[in-house]
Formats: sequence, structure tokens, C-alpha cells
Amino acid sequence: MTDSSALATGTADRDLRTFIAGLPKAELHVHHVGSASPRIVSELAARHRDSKVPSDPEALADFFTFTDFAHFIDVYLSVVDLIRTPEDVRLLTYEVARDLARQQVRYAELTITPFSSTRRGIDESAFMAAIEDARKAAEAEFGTVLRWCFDIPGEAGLESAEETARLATDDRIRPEGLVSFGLGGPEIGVPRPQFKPYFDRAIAAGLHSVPHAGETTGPETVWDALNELRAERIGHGTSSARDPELLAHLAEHRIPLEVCPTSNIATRAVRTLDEHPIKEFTRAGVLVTINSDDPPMFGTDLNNEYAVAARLLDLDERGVADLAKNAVEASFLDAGGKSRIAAEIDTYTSAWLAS
Ligand SMILES: Nc1ncnc2c1ncn2[C@@H]1O[C@H](CCC(=O)c2cccc(C(=O)O)c2)[C@@H](O)[C@H]1O
Ligand SMILES: [Zn+2]
Repeated sequence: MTDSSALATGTADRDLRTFIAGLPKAELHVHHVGSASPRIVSELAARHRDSKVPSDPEALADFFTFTDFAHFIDVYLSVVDLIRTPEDVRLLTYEVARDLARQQVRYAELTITPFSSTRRGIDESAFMAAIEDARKAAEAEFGTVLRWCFDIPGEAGLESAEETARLATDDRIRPEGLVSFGLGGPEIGVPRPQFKPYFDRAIAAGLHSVPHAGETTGPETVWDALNELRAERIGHGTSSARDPELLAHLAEHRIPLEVCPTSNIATRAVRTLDEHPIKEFTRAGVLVTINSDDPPMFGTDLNNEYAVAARLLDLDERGVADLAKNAVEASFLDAGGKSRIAAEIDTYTSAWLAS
């Protein structure tokens, strides 16, 4: 490559990043606690000084370097331990919405693990009031619409599944913003089929099924998520690439994958970005959505994930806009909400290309 073409590539990359920064977007796979920015973590660590989480941003970057998936969960739980009062919950939720709004995220489905908070002694009604209060304030002040996915922390066992299903299906408790039911945490040693009765209850109560699957185990876990948990979207689904029949099934039934490229490297689920199977997904016709998972913990944000995807898939502005529209289509917004954001994406893209 000559110097001038290297310069041109650099300019093109900067332009694409600017395009992405202003592009209206939907985020479908992002964890509540995993979205705590260094600023939020510092504020919470200052409130609860006995925590082992460092408050200094440099030390925090070190603390957020993971040796494997189990280490990641360990660190994750130490941040969970910083959230001790309903006011902590409200602060976290409101500030996460502010960070999303800054990235032009118009709609986000935030994965919340209520079991982790209720078992640490936060009153369940106060917890629900805190997230709902933050949701309404965020929509009014930032224009970002938030919805909730309550997930079972699988490793915490069936007690956590029972508690999550109860909180998600009891009409006196479940929050208005709740749209889906998930399953997270480690997959190894935590078979998905055992959670079928809890997903059946959640689905009967009108919730969508969105388990994590195939992040750290093989394609058989994705099949289990589809067949046993009636998954409508798959969190990660990375190992689906190893099973052509599964890819064909996902494509034919339009089951979207919630792809989080940087997360997969940070947790060591995938060795390098260049080995990420995203291209195999699109080649097989699978509906790919781009998401950030636990952005500050992985040193990323949604805009950066779109830039990474654009590089891996060799996309221009129109290609990136199509990815953003995939997320809108795969969301649990109503038809009117979907067409409003899709139209905003089209208007923004046309204006950008005409300028
Ligand atoms: N990439 C990810 N892939 C999978 N999950 C991810 C990812 N990122 C974030 N999570 C979150 O981690 C939680 C894990 C919590 C957990 O395992 C646990 C175990 C035992 C006790 C307790 C407790 O609270 O007492 C919690 C999940 O529920 C999920 O929301
Ligand atoms: Zn996740």
C-alpha cells in the first residue's frame, strides 16, 4: 500500500466512524451492571468504600482485563456488589441511558439480573420503582426508549430461575418496561434445557425469549435454546458457525443473532477479531445485529462495535445503515416504533451521502 492510499484509508475510516457516531441506532444486547462506566463505578465505589473494585480509571482498566470467561464473571460480580441500594440502581440505570443517548441510541433493551439485587437485600418493589423511574426520566430527558430483559444467572441455579420467573410474571411486581426473558452467565456445566419450565412461564406471560447460547459452548447449546427455550433471538450464538444446518435454520426462520465482537475477544470466547465468525453468519443469510454486551468492561461502546463490524464485513455507509436497520427489525418495538427509527436511519444516511 502506498503512503497516499494509507492516508486515504485512514480518512475513510475516520469518515465512517463519524457517520456511525451520528447514526440513529438500536441496542439489543447490553447488560445493566456491565454498562457501568468508569465514572459510574467510581461514584459507586466512593459510596461503598469497602469494595475491592478500584475507583481510579487506570487501575480499573487493569481490573477489567480478563484471563478467561470465569475470571470475567468473577470481576462482573464484584461490580454487582457495588449496587446496594435502590438509589444505586436508579443512578446506574439513568447514567447508562445517558451514555446510550450520547451514541444516538434511540432504543435499547437492557438486560437486568434482578436476582442479583434482591438476593443482596434490595427490596423488590423499590428495585422495580428505581428502574422504572430512571426509564421514564431517560425517555423524557434524552429521548432514548428503554425496555428490560430480565435474565436468569444460570450458574446461580434453579433458585435464581424461580425468583427471576416470579419477578417477571407476577402482575403486582413486574415492571411496565419488561419485554423479554433471558439466561446469562457461564454455559459450561449449566445445561439450557433445565430452564424450560421458567421460560414456558415467561412466554405464557407475554415475554419474548432471548437466552445467551453458543457463546462459550458449541452449537448444540444454540439448538437447545431454540428447541427447549423457544428462543426468538440468540445472545451471541458465536459457535453456530460450526454447524451449517444450524446457520440454515437461523436464516430460514429469521432468528437474529446478537453479535458482540469485542466482548467475544475480551472474554476469550474467540481468539482474535479476524477469526470472528460474523462473516460466515452474513454469508449464510442470518440476520446479524451488532451489540456491545458490557461496553466499559471490554473497553468499547456500540459505535466502536459498528466500526469493528464494518471492517470485518467490509461495509460502506449503506452497509452499516443496513446493519443498524437489522437491529430495529429484530427489536421488540411495535411496528410504528420500528418504522420511525428505520425512517430516521434512511433520512440520516441519504443526507450524509448527499453531502
Ligand atoms: N457476555 C456475557 N455472557 C453471559 N453473561 C453475561 C455476560 N455479560 C454479562 N453477563 C451477566 O453475568 C451474569 C452472571 C451472574 C452469575 O453468573 C451469578 C452466579 C452466581 C451468583 C450470582 C449472584 O448474583 O449472586 C450471579 C448474568 O446473569 C448476565 O447478566
Ligand atoms: Zn451478554
